[in-house]
Amino acid sequence: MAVDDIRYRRLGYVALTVTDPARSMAFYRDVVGVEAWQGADGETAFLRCSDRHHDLVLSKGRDPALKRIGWEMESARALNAVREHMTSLGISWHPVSDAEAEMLGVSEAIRITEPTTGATFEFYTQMDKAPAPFQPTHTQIARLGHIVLSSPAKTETEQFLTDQLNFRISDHIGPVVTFMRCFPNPLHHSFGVGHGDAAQLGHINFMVTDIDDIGRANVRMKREGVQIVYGPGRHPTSNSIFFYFLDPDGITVEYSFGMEEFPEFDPRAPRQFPLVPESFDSWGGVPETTFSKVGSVERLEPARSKLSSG
Ligand SMILES: CC(C)c1ccc(C(=O)O)c(O)c1O
Ligand SMILES: [Fe+2]
Repeated sequence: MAVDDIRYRRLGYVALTVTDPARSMAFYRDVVGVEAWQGADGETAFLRCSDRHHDLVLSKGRDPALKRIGWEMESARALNAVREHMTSLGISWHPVSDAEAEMLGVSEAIRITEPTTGATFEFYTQMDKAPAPFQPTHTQIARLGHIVLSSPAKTETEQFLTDQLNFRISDHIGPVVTFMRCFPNPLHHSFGVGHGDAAQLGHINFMVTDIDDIGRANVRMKREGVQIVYGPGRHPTSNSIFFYFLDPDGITVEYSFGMEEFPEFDPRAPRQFPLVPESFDSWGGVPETTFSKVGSVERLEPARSKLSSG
């Protein structure tokens, strides 16, 4: 099998560490507009904005952090291609235990440490369906859209994701940010990588289906005393209208409306945008200093990083 056999269905889910799961659960439910419930272990909170088991998982920790990123693969063959390719590179992978996979509602899951950021990437073939369709409340959230990390070795992160994990580059802004899609998922980006002194969480994104969701969020966040850190504005890269705010731990969350989609065959070439504020916001806005400042990248325990034969 080759790298081309590593094919994705979508960004599956993001697991975050938060300092007060009950507070975050209430925030994501009431202010962001996702469904939230507590896991059977009484410690994990699950959030969903789709018809799948979950889109976000929150666990308690001392500091806010990115715990892992889950990627839903197109098939068992695609998952096998990850396993085989990582093994050929000498990169450790390990299966998620049956008990944890059951708790997460995923089948055939494996994890690696992405070598350039230390972030945990999980790959799985399927996630259980939720017992009922997602019922949006005040905001028509369509899906978990993307995650952006900063990397101290941005070029290497880009290379690892494209050359070894079959992501495709959609656009760059100067040398500082690159947007990538998990091929052949059509969304302009499911993953972004920015240049940083250390690996860090930049933001998580929810895609909304109505421009009014952005306008209403602007009013709601102000009313609720939520810190707005960028926007509303328009990203010329994906052509989306954006709005960023902070969750109770200071993690940056984005709503965006609209996004370019790519065909699998004959996509346009990646573009290089100049490093000017208008490449981030064509309406001329600039972010607050608190934008993308919170969220370390949690590493898997050392004991879990042994090469596994599956
Ligand atoms: C300001 C950040 C890094 C950014 C820039 C552009 C897009 C986009 O094109 O959609 C984003 O989603 C971003 O988060
Ligand atoms: Fe974004």
